[in-house]
Amino acid sequence: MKFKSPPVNSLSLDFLTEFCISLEKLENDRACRGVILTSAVPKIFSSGLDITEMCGKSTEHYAEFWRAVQEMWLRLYSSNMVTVAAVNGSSPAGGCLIALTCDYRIMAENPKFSIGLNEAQLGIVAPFWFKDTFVNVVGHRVAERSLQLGSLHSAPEAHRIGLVDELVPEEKLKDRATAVMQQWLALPDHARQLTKTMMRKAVLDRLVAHREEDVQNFISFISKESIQKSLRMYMEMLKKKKS
Ligand SMILES: CCCCCCCC/C=C\CC(=O)SCCNC(=O)CCNC(=O)[C@H](O)C(C)(C)COP(=O)(O)OP(=O)(O)OC[C@H]1O[C@@H](n2cnc3c(N)ncnc32)[C@H](O)[C@@H]1OP(=O)(O)O
Repeated sequence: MKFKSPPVNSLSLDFLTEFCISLEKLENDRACRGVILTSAVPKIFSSGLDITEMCGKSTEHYAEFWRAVQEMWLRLYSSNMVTVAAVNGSSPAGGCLIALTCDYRIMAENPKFSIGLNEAQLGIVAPFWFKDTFVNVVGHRVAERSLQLGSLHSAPEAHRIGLVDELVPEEKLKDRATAVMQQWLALPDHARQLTKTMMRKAVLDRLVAHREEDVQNFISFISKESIQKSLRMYMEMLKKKKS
């Protein structure tokens, strides 16, 4: 599955809806046992949640948007398919979450590409299920430091802390992702799927049990004037960086 929403593959409501529909189609296709997620946009895997969806909108819009973010994560984290992220560009915040949610991450070894949960830098807080997913990949200590600092890690650093499983030259990313997929698909599906469920169930159940509460927390957090101000300033900073 190739993300193609220029300029930066930000995760808008439309993007998330289409992503979930595509994933569901693949999930229901008995001939499809695995999916490689990558980007068709040069140098960017995904720039994370679309900030414009979280600025100056109605409560109803925030609820619909957040449910779509939850749905994307629930479907991908619980997928029966083998999921491999071929990270061919920068991947902050929600983009990093997509990669973390996969079974295996391979990143192009370009030191200009960065990845991480940088929410703190925007003045916002990664929700508990972003944190849980991160902890399951890198461990508690690394996750705590990285989350508090809102760190964006260069590709080599991301590999060193275990945020990505391997680095490969950009031109070899597709071949390597295919080889990894073949390796994972060589195992019997039922054993691999049950093991995946066993490893992820507690974290999945936690969001399922608190889904509506999480939506309400998001709405009250994102609607605060101080948070709206931080997001507006961040967007302005992105635009200024250009000029
Ligand atoms: C109690 C519960 C509380 C819950 C709280 C909320 C939790 C929210 C969780 C996750 C949050 C997120 O995912 S927020 C998104 C975080 N993303 C970022 O910080 C990345 C920001 N973008 C960049 O750093 C760069 O754009 C880039 C490195 C991705 C690409 O750089 P490049 O130079 O190639 O491109 P530009 O910077 O010029 O960007 C082009 C264009 O796109 C706009 N843009 C970029 N990112 C976003 C985005 N995430 N959302 C919306 N729009 C984005 C950027 O402003 C430019 O627009 P213009 O062309 O109009 O200037």
